[in-house]
Amino acid sequence: MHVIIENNYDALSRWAADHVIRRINASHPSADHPFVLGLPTGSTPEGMYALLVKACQKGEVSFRHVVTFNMDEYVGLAEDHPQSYHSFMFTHLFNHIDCPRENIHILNGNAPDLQAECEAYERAITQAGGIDLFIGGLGVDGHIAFNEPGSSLRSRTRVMTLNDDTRIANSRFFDGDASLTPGQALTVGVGTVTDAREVMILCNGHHKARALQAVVEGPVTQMCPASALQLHNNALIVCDEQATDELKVSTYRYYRSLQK
Ligand SMILES: N[C@@H]1[C@@H](O)[C@H](O)[C@@H](COP(=O)(O)O)O[C@@H]1O
Repeated sequence: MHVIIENNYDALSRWAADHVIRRINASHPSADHPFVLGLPTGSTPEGMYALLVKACQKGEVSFRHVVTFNMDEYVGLAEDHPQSYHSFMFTHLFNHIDCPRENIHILNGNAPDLQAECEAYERAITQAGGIDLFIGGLGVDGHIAFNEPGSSLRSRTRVMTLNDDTRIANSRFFDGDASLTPGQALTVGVGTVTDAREVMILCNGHHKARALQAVVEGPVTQMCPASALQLHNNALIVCDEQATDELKVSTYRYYRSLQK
């Protein structure tokens, strides 16, 4: 696992956006061989998305031959609800870039058969040739996508019941009321994420410091689903200084020295 420590949120967002642009451009995507990108929601990736929009508008990168798969979506929330992950993705990214609508995949949390929806999603990822770069955020409890602590590290796309930590954390988008926050979501599994050829997790702020410490220095355990990245051979965490507050000084210094 590689850890990139940037000074602040803006620098973290810049690093992440540049990395995505580098990867897309280096793969010379075409209609026959598109670049397959896994995408997160949450406040963490907003800065990166804003920079990707700018880069696309300046012609520095194109998403014409990029196929996307989003990580997760609430169950039972209308697609056009302002807090649905569909709305988030179109508002922050898809409305402003040249990615064709048919290349965009987001789980349907209103599907009549949720299980079938999840199985079809896994098949679609396989048919696309697997994911080249899966970008994710990190929950305060170490979750990745909506894989709560206790999720099998081999889990696949499925329905997940959200725990109190997550509902409380996400209640900031639902009038501060955890009871208004949807209790279930569809999510790619930990195994779906770690099957990607590369995984990049973004993490900022002091409130994520304990989760980051557990992911980087703790054991591989289902109680911290993102710790599964320790077993991935091409995993990258991009964080800011504040998120490193709980890392050992030696860990911090080691990763900082690698950046020099
Ligand atoms: N399902 C999402 C995750 O994919 C995201 O990583 C996490 C962190 O969100 P934020 O970036 O807002 O801290 O929140 C939600 O639970």
